Amino acid sequence: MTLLRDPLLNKGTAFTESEREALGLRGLLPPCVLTMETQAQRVLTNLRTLPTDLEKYVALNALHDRNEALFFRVVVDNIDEIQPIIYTPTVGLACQKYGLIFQRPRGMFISSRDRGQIAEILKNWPYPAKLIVVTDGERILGLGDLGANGMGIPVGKLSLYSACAGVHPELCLPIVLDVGTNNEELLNDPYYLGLRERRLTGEAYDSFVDEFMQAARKTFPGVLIQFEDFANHSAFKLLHKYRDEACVFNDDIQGTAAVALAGLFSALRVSGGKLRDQRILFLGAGEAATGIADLVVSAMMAEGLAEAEALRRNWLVDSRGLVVGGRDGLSGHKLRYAHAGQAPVADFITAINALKPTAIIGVAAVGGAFTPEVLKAMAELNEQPIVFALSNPTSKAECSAEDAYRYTEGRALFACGSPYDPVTLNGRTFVPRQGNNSYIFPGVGLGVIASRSRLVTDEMFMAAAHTLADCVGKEDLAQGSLYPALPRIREVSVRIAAAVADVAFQRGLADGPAPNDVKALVQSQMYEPHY
Ligand SMILES: NC(=O)C1=CN([C@@H]2O[C@H](COP(=O)(O)OP(=O)(O)OC[C@H]3O[C@@H](n4cnc5c(N)ncnc54)[C@H](OP(=O)(O)O)[C@@H]3O)[C@@H](O)[C@H]2O)C=CC1
Ligand SMILES: CC(=O)C(=O)O
Ligand SMILES: [Mg+2]
Repeated sequence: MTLLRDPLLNKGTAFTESEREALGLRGLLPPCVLTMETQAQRVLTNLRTLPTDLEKYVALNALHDRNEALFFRVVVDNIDEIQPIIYTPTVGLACQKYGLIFQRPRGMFISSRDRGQIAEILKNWPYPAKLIVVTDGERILGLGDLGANGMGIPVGKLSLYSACAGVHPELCLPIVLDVGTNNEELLNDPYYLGLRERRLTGEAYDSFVDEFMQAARKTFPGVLIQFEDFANHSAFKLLHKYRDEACVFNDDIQGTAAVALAGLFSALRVSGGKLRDQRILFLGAGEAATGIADLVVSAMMAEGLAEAEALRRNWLVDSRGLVVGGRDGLSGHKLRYAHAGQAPVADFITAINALKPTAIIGVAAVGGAFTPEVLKAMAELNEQPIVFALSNPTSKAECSAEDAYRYTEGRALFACGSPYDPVTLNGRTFVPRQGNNSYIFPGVGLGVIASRSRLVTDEMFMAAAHTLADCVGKEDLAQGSLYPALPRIREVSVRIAAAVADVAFQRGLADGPAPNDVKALVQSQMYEPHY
């Protein structure tokens, strides 16, 4: 019975006659033995009868809790259909409703009441974690502070690690640092499962996170820690504090940067331009925007621009207008892009007209901000305007795929953070793909784990960006796709992982000498969901 209740070992109706005999399962299962393929088909049949995506999310979660191999079989074989349910956009709604739909806990909840005992508590985790995705729930997608409900995000990210890059589920540990929430609605929600208190701040917050970091690294030596969906006032600070001493990265800053840069490389293959000649205007000036801009600047410099010239090709608009030199109260992460000699500009469309960008990148979580007027202005300025609407979930997207193509007469080179269906316009069908860090972090994590790298570096994200771009074929570009098809993701992740591991070996960050075949090393560590 224990076996049937352990999701890592359970095969349900697929236990064979001899297994049933040997393991004391006779009588505990209906007599017919099913294949995994039939089980997977049954799961899909049931799933497709469910009326809402949230119900599908709950059903898939229940499967995950029941039979991990079958869950991942279904995800891997139907990634186009399932990813939007276990990841953005549905995971956003699932986080908002986390208390309501809660059935069984997954991952670890470390709350500020556990201060002084975090190392002790982490020992309760029964598996040898090599990969932690941790959030404090303060900026869940573009949905703001969801407190402990943010757990859906580390869970979803780690499911993609296993499905898209074959990181073994046993090595994956989702964690929420519950430091309270300032979300009144949650504080008053009878089903909210986190601490009912306001967020810890200042030194109390810093020392709590530090205790967690030390405890995690001691309990799981060499563990890779991914910071996810922290608010930017914490995200930049934590990344800078730990990146040179621990194996950490921030997905929203660095992972997003790599996927966006890869998308720009693809777009430029279509338009024929060079990155160094682009003028990029970001809507948003936070983690995603400055992360992308920093990597773009490095890539422009690799094409021969001086740093000052490269910086000046990247402009940010935040909630107070264009980021320009001399503006009061700019946070540290914006300063590189606070260019001198530009008069203040209050809104995005005026910034477009003033700066004449070749690309606009939306990462401000302001749904619909790329209005028809914005899109038409970009189409006036450019033969093939680059339009990336990267905010998540779909309700926060700067524009829909349909609007991006319609208001640019089908000339936009478009990518979106959450998925959109193909769009047919004047007889031509466009297949937009997701500019989402989900193309990057699985491969990066696999490469870091396979090489046992001590650190995660920006060079690795640059390598990941180039590798992802190299995976895009002419047939993708011909239909407007700036990324490879999702069903190819495991092959893409292997290539990214090998590129990342190469950097680790070349830079002396890996534990041990480089093998003859890095790709084979990576592949040898991949989890395949089967019995
Ligand atoms: N596709 C992908 O892979 C990823 C997408 N994202 C998405 O990007 C969005 C932002 O994430 P992130 O950068 O981490 O968040 P941050 O909070 O760090 O940044 C948000 C930025 O948006 C700006 N902003 C807010 N309102 C407006 C407005 N009305 N006009 C102009 N700018 C505004 C903020 O301005 P101010 O600085 O003045 O507060 C801030 O600079 C989210 O929706 C997230 O889901 C994030 C990571 C990856
Ligand atoms: C994709 C992602 O990491 C985000 O929207 O925060
Ligand atoms: Mg994120």
